[in-house]
Amino acid sequence: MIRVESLTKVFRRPHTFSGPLGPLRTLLTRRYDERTAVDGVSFEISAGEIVGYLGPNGAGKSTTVKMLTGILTPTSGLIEVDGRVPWRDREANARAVGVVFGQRSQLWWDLPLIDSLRLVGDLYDVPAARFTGSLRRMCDLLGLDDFLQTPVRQLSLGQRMRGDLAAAMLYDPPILYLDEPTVGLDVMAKQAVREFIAETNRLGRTTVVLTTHDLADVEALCERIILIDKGRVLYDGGIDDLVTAYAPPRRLVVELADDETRTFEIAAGRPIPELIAQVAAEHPIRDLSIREPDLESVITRIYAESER
Ligand SMILES: Nc1ncnc2c1ncn2[C@@H]1O[C@H](COP(=O)(O)OP(=O)(O)OP(=O)(O)O)[C@@H](O)[C@H]1O
Repeated sequence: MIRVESLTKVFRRPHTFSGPLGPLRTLLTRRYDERTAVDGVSFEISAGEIVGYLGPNGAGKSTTVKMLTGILTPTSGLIEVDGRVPWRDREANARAVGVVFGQRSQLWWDLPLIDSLRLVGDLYDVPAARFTGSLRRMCDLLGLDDFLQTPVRQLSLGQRMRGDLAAAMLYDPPILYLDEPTVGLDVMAKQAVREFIAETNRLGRTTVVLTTHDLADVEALCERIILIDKGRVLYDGGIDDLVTAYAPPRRLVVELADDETRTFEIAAGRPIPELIAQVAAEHPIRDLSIREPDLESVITRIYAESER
């Protein structure tokens, strides 16, 4: 469904000079700085998958999503989405994908939400009967009824995000790109967004590409993740395999009698009772627990290793 091969995007910006004559030199010298945001990325995503596209700030996630949607043209490499090249077949591609950028609403700021949704229906030529059915489904799934008549600018962030998700899915696109859809939301709103994504994928077999910094999103929704850093793929595969392959050692957390807490690495293959006996012989213990590595510690470790 989605095929990406050796995808590269280099941004070119005029070199800026500082100092009193800086702006003039910037204008006259025509020197450019280049930044490689995406650097030879390849992957394939099958219909119906939910894939987490993860990476630290500046890794190249949004740039990839913008190329997948056809907003940006790659410097080199290939993308095919259902046989289409997004930046060449922009219109056909736009009809086949729903896009939500968590940081920026696609809705009309001054219009009531319902009018924004109607405009989306018109733009995508959704027939009236289908629009009514889709809108009802979105209202039920996302609980929109209470604020359909409210201008978008007056919506809370969580309500606005639900409106954006409805707009992205009103015309039933088979693919949904979500760029940080839970950013800034409270726990309840995050949960509502996650449930919507899971339902959309389950009911319509929608293929979802999700970028997020919230690993709870990933744990709730994705079986597969693609991890990138500095524009390159560090890992592509199942979350379980990732944890097995890269998990840092488990830790024994010991609370000592004087309220001090200390942690001890549990070396692979070392029997835990033996470690506990050794620690107990050296310290007066009040309580102890074992800390299993979580997804965050695994991913942090991979980023740290890629820095070396
Ligand atoms: N229009 C642009 N012009 C120049 N450089 C850009 C442009 N857009 C992005 N970049 C640079 O490309 C790199 C990748 O940016 P991108 O927004 O894709 O990262 P990201 O992984 O989405 O980060 P974040 O998690 O912070 O949103 C960054 O170094 C960024 O400064």
